[in-house]
Amino acid sequence: MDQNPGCELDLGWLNSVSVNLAAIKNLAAKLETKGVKGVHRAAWILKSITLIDLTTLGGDDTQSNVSRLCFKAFRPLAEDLLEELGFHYNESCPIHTAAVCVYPSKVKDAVQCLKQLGYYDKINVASVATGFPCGQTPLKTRLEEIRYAVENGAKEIDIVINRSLVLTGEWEELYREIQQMKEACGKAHMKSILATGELGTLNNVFKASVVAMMAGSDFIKTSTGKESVNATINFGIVMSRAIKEYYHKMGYKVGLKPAGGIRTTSDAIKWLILVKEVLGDEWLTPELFRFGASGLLGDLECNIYEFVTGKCPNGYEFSMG
Ligand SMILES: O=C[C@H](O)COP(=O)(O)O
Repeated sequence: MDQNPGCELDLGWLNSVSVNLAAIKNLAAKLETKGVKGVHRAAWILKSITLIDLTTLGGDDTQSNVSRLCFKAFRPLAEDLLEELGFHYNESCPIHTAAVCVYPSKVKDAVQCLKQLGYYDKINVASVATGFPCGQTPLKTRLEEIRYAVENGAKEIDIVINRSLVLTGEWEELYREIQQMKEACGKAHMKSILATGELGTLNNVFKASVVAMMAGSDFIKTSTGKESVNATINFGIVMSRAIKEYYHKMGYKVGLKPAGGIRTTSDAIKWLILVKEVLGDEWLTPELFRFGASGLLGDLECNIYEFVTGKCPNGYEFSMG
């Protein structure tokens, strides 16, 4: 995968930003009325699985639950269900998640497990970093954390931005911090978590998106999953429009990662429709779109079970999701 080269900070662009709330609400309402059914829905569910960064970010994470997460990423559906859909688990099977996402201290465990499964090259290890979730540690420490995760084998780094710089309008400082984080990532792809629920206004969400992209982010990500407001469709529309503008101005496609509170198949499908409508089908690949989710896979699997058998699964059947 190539990397976003970034560009110089363009304050003129930032100063011209004015998000039209009525238009955002209109589009969000329109997207609500769209849906997919039957075999198309099943196909979108399978697609959703391949777009997940399967996440565990708990204070109680252990080597064994990280291994369990990796195994679930490697074999996300029960074998008999997958076979009913015409797929078989073998080396060329495309049905696995895009990445697993863990804390820096758990990167080694995830790398070791995926290597044992022979999937370290197919399922990326992503690590949150930079004082996740709040980003309130000195910059030096935040940069060291990135380097630690990369040295341990992370191929993707989910940094958190310094929200206070957004709230005080210190865009140059924000740009400089993110640029240094990008440098610390080296060859690893950088996803910048904006923590949209803490940015105050949609104008700030748009501006923070643009600054993060100008500083070289390969993805922009809505939330940590720890804020009280996480991935909403309104934030998704604003960020997608920023990505589209950046593409038109700079010729580079930055990815989008909604994360936080995405739990159901209908949540996932809503996001896929949004991306298809605002950014286009070309964004619906793991290179340009991810779901950051700890609890979505179980519901996707239940929905596939229902599609295949015509029955609702018992609550205990997919406990590993
Ligand atoms: O980056 C991923 C988020 O932490 C996941 O949030 P979630 O646990 O609400 O799915």
